[in-house]
Amino acid sequence: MSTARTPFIAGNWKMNLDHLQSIAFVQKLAWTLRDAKLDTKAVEVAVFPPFTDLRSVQTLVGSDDLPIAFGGQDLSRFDSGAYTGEISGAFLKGLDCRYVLIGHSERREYHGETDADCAEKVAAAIRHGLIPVLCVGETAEDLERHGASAIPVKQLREALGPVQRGQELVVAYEPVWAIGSGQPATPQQAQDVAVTLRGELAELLGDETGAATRILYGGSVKSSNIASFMREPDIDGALVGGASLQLDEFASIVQFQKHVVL
Ligand SMILES: O=C(CO)COP(=O)(O)O
Repeated sequence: MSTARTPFIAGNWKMNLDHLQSIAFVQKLAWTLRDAKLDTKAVEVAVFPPFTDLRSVQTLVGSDDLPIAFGGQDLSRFDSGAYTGEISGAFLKGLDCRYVLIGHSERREYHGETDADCAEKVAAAIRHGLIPVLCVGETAEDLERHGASAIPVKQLREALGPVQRGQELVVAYEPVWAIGSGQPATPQQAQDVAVTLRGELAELLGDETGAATRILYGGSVKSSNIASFMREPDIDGALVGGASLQLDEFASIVQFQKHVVL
């Protein structure tokens, strides 16, 4: 198994923390991780704040050279023009975003995003030099009807149509039933889906890209369960919602290596 994938711990803030709160949070996070002597080469940390926070986060991270990446929670499939309320990937790139979330289940549920929309957004992200973090996952009903992997695999296949082999991307497996429910998937369930998704990536984009792509687990991740997910060979990190808003909890998740009992 490839060990070249740098673990990636990302906080999806969803619609929480305004621009002032974002500055305080990111500053304190950086201090906490520095005091804990986090090896920033051994784990990549990222936050996904609301759009209105990004300029503040960029200024702070840039001026203090903090080892924290950031990205948008969504982007427009268009580049510019008469699309009221939309945010171009060009604007995100201009604010030094490295990543962008695409196809989060809340976008799919509340904004009717389809796999075809996700494919267009993946293409837009790549056009603007952003690394897509494609979110896939099944509902409880899907799980009962089709098992755990069928829907995530379909979502992956349909959204990755425009992607060329060698493209850097991140896939986040987030079972909808595990998001915000306090009921995470078991590490084995998450590993089973992750290995299936990796197989699909290898088929779609070649073995090398399949082996290099980081696959995250998301859904009720906490400091008390992160180590059990990170122990799985095909899970390379976590996309954290609620727990990413609590500084000590998120800092502890980032330091998952300290929890690992071998
Ligand atoms: O949706 C999520 C991250 O994108 C997961 O949310 P929770 O960690 O709150 O379950």
